[in-house]
Amino acid sequence: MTSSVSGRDAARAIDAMRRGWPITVTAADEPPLTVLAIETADAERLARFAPDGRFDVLLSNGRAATLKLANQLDAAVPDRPVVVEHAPWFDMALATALADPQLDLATPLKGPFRTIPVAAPIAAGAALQLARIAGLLPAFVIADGEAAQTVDARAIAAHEDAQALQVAVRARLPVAGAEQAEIVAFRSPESADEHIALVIGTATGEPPLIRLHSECLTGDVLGSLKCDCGPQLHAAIHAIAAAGWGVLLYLRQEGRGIGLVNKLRAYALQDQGFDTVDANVRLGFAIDARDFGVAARMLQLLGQDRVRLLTNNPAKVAGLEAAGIEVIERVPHALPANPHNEHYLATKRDRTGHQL
Ligand SMILES: Nc1nc2c(ncn2[C@@H]2O[C@H](COP(=O)(O)OP(=O)(O)OP(=O)(O)O)[C@@H](O)[C@H]2O)c(=O)[nH]1
Ligand SMILES: [Zn+2]
Repeated sequence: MTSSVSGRDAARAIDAMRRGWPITVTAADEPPLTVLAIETADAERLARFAPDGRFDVLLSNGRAATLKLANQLDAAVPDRPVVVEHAPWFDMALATALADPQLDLATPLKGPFRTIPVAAPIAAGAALQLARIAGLLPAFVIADGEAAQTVDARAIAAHEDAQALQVAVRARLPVAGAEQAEIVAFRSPESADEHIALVIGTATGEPPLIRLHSECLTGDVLGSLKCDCGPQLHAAIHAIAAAGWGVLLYLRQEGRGIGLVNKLRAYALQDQGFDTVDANVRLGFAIDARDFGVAARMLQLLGQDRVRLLTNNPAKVAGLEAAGIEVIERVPHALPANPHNEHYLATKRDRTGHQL
């Protein structure tokens, strides 16, 4: 057991992973797990990490299920990470094919593969979570190579701890649709994410109208028609201004928490015909990886714990309530569909419980 657990260890592990260096993940009562992220590995790094060529592959349960590899294991633990046991033909190309769904349809995998119970389930789950935070594919090679960084599973909770957020700066920021607005930036000493609040109008003493907007570079900046983010963002500013006062939270949760590159991988899968839900699962992620505790913390720092919430997503209401914010009213926030996002909006309604 490590004596102290710091979110900085998680930050170092994320950095190591992105550079293609192996990390060791520890958890109480489990053997240490040393892994190399497949996305940032190459044949040379793999040969250094597993000199005898022997390695297993760690996948999320969703990715393994997509590859029809999860059914060999205990169905009673559906979210358990899955280990694909080494076979003589394993090489970098095979590891990449297991990790990356992009070529699933073009080049179906040839087995046989054998899956084995994961020896360190908590550490394995932590490694997959670190990959998501790093914006990488959640898939690893497991071997006995030397690690650049050791991280305890508990360090991730410290890294992600919303309570560590503080106000960093406030400034006046007139925006189109709301000339009387103030921007407030939040930072935590652990994570690099800088969340933003736009406080619009003047506090009236009544519960503010709030919008939780998750970052969407494609929709917010480029005007993507694939989603409804851009129009929702601007409509929220107008609605809050019209209400007299309220707060727009701009949360750095690109792609529902899987990061920009992984979201674009999901888009590439959508080009192959998968919907937004199935694309996330094929990649090995949860359908929605966001934690709305961050938003609750920001509202608390702004002194607001009773709000009216602009959303169609019941998970946002539940997430705020679970973190101590009272949502006195859900205000629908639906905008007209276009031919490119019709199917996306229907999927949100039919598969993720959006009240549209
Ligand atoms: N992974 C993934 N993320 C997407 C996709 N399309 C949009 N997003 C992300 O989804 C998030 C947008 O969700 P929001 O508008 O905050 O909210 P919502 O959950 O749809 O709920 P509402 O409050 O009702 O709008 C942004 O982070 C987008 O980048 C997709 O196909 N895949
Ligand atoms: Zn979007």
